[in-house]
This record gives sequence, structure tokens and C-alpha cells, in this order.
Amino acid sequence: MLLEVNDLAVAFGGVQALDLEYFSLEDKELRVVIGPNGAGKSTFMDILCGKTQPDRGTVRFREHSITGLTEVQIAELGIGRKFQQPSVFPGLTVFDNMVLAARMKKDVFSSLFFKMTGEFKDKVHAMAERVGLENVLQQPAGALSHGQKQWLEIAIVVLQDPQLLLIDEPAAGMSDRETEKTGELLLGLAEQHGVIVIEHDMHFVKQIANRLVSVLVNGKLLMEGSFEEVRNDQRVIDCYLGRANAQLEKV
Ligand SMILES: Nc1ncnc2c1ncn2[C@@H]1O[C@H](COP(=O)(O)OP(=O)(O)OP(=O)(O)O)[C@@H](O)[C@H]1O
Repeated sequence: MLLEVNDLAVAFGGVQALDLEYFSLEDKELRVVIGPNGAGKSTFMDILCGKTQPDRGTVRFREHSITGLTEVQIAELGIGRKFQQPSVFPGLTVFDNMVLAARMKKDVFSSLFFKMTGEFKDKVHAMAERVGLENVLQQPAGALSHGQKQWLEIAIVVLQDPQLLLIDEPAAGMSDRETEKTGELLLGLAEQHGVIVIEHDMHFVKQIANRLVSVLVNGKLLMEGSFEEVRNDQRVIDCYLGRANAQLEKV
């Protein structure tokens, strides 16, 4: 098992943002987490990457207990987070953004004496190809389209060799074609990494949910099941999908 969570809870002021009895993820599993606004999805990801400390509960990642560790320590153990807002360096080229990311993986000493080997360049080129940015490597990242920036962000996280990728609404603001391409990319990544994706777009969820979808409501896990099980569950329809019915009819 790659990730195991028990009795994980955090409250902000009077609001119980998360109260998760159990959650687990296998190695090389892609899990989609859905739920209405304020359900605790981002809070869950924030705890997994160390950005938020829980009030109680445990998180095990591989053989490590990561509860109480800092963001940097958790990243070093192999959990990579891609946030919703792009945060690439706009003035640097796509290539340099990717090189910087891969170098950040190393400690300060080896980073200072870093040499651009042929092997390293190949790694960056292979990643660029994988995310469809091979023809824009020398362009400034600021000139990329919204979709391309999201792919660059994903590439940057993957270049740090995480075993678990946390990805927040990757298809937000993308065209249909870009969304589909992103789905293919995530399915490919799940052949080598565990992946947890937060998503609202049910067309996209249908494309990528190759195993389980977890539904969070009011900080709790309402249910887990296949896309079809979740989509047809009356509780999920009442709490969440009812509002997205029109969208779902087209799925
Ligand atoms: N730093 C914070 N301070 C105070 N309240 C917070 C904080 N972070 C989250 N909350 C509250 O915790 C609850 C869960 O929020 P969270 O952002 O995790 O939900 P979400 O499912 O990600 O929602 P969305 O789909 O809108 O992003 C909400 O009621 C939110 O207002």
C-alpha cells in the first residue's frame, strides 16, 4: 500500500473541515476525489503534503509515518503536489523551468556543483515530449497557453520523481481538447506513480476514473466506488450531483 490514512481530522475555528475515518491508495493507483464546495478536498491534500497539520489522526506513506512532518520533508519522501494555480517562472524558458525543478530534487551541495549531463538533458526532453511541450522548450513559460502551463507544472512535479502525485483540478479552464489530453497524460502517469486528483468536471472524471472515485461531503467520506456506482448513488446525487445533473446527462 502506498498511502494509508486513519481517523484524520482538522477544524478551522468552528468548522470541521475534515473528519476522515479511513482512506488508502495502492501503488500506481489513480484515485479521483470529488465533492461539493467546502467538502474538505483541498484540506485533505494540504494535510497529505504537510501544508496543514491535522488536529488528530495518522498518515502513513510507504513505510513512513508522515504525520507532523514539514512540507519539505514530505516532498523529500516522495509526495509531489501540483496546485491549481500555475506557479512557473514566466521569464524563464520552458526548458529552464524544467531543469530548475529537476535540480531542486538534489541537495544544496550537489545542486551547486550541478552539471548538465547529456543524460539529464535527455530526461528533460523526454518529459517535455510526454507532456506535449517538446516544440516550445525555448519559449518563455509566460508565453504558454493556460493548458500548456498546467502541463509544464505537472512535468515539474513529475521531474522530482515523486511516488505519489497530488493534483488539484488539472482541467480547470481548459478547452475540451486540452482536457482530454490532460486525462491521457494522467492515465499514463498512473502507470508509474500513485495519483490523487481532485476534480469537479464529471466528463473528465469519467475519462480518468479507471478504478475508484472517493466522494467527500462535509469533511467525511460519503462513499467510494467506480464512476458508474458513484454517479448512480442516490446520496451522491442528493449531496452533489443533483446540481450537476445537466452536465452529467451529457456524460
Ligand atoms: N485556512 C482555513 N481557514 C479557515 N477555514 C478553512 C481554511 N481552509 C479551509 N477552510 C474551511 O474548511 C472547509 C473545507 O474547505 P476545503 O477548501 O478543503 O473544501 P474543498 O472541498 O476543497 O472545496 P472547493 O471545491 O470549493 O475547493 C470549508 O468550510 C472551508 O471554508
